Amino acid sequence: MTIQLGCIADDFTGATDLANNLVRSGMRVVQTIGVPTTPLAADVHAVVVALKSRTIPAAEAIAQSLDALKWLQAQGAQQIYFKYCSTFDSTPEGNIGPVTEALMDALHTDFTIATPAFPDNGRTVFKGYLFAGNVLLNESGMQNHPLTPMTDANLVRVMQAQTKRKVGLIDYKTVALGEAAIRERISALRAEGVGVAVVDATSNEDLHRMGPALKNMPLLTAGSGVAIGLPANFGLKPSLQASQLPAAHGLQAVVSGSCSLATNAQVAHFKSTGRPAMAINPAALMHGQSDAMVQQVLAWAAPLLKDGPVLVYSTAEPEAVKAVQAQLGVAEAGALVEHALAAVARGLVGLGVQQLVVAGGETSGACVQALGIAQLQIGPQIDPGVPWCHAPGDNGGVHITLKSGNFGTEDFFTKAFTVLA
Ligand SMILES: Nc1ncnc2c1ncn2[C@@H]1O[C@H](COP(=O)(O)OP(=O)(O)O)[C@@H](O)[C@H]1O
Ligand SMILES: O=C(O)[C@@H](O)C(=O)COP(=O)(O)O
Repeated sequence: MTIQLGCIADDFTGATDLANNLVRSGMRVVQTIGVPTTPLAADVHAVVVALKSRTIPAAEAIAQSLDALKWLQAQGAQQIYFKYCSTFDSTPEGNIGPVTEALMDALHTDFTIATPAFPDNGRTVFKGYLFAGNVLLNESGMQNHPLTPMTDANLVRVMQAQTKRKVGLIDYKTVALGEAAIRERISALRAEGVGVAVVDATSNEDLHRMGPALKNMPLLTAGSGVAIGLPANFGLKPSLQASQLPAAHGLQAVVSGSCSLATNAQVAHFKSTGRPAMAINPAALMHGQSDAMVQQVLAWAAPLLKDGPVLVYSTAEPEAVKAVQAQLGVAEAGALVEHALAAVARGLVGLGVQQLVVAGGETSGACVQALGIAQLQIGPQIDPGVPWCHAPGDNGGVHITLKSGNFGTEDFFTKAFTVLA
């Protein structure tokens, strides 16, 4: 079986976000966790390979992305889509720039676009500047991200710092004129030696105008927004009919390791409903105490689960995160918390949880890996960018949703379960 679109996502929440937009735009999609070792068995238009490569060393991110590319090419992918965060999450070393360059080299292409625009979630790009809601990226809370603090909203500048290729801009005036003008601008930029063009988009209409101009471009790099304009290039029509997931069974839980503004509000909202919630303090995980802490959390949760969802969270305000990082180091703090939350997720599933909400991209990566999930079927959308998914397994498998840090309404942690009911 051959696919049309081959996608490489740099984290797991981002992968479900992209798969969700492709499904809603008319594609049959499967999401794999990591690079599969066997050929694709499903009859789908697109595959999203989910990597956990956003914050690892650039050389490793490149190696994993090239592996994914090779597998996608072997499945016949006609176009490659490198999906990163709508807030352009990256470390000073990358990995967006280095992975883009490596994919361009491997695909023998001298030009690609870069745009994290996702208007349905308030991410817009104007004159090359990224806005999250009504404010610039660096005023949105993303300047305090535990792993990828974003302190500059100018994407041409951010991308240029990560790549040797020349970075240019296709601005809103050109995008407003549509396909012919965008193609003309691409030719002009190519002639100037530009290899990567940031593209403005402030609305879904912009993304739909962009779509036809991207037909046959070997590599696209973007958030999930660009996806809505692509299926038409393959003769497919939008369908808001999400794929039907099997009926949900089992107990319900939420595991949250995101420290974003939105997740902090979602944790506060869940607690305000009076439902059971337990905080994990990273300091309590140090000196080999993690296993004991996980056991304590599971013993707390076990008798409560029959009465409805419980929440286990490390979510904290920026000052608390900074204090922990000062004590442990940034990467170590992240890894320690991810490891503990992943063990909690595995333990909760062992206690009978079959409807699981996970908040945070890195956190989701750790939890999905700990649960041994290899493939996800994409189901109904809970909020823009966040679908329910299903992983097959014993007793009907697990329904799981991977919530990007900044996505979802304040009541997401309770609302999500009503979508499955
Ligand atoms: N209280 C905390 N102190 C320090 N780091 C934390 C804390 N809680 C979570 N983290 C770490 O912060 C990172 C959050 O990233 P992620 O899960 O991707 O969330 P988001 O989707 O908001 O980016 C993870 O590595 C997580 O382990
Ligand atoms: O594009 C997006 O914003 C998301 O799909 C995404 O990648 C979010 O990452 P996290 O905030 O780390 O969950």
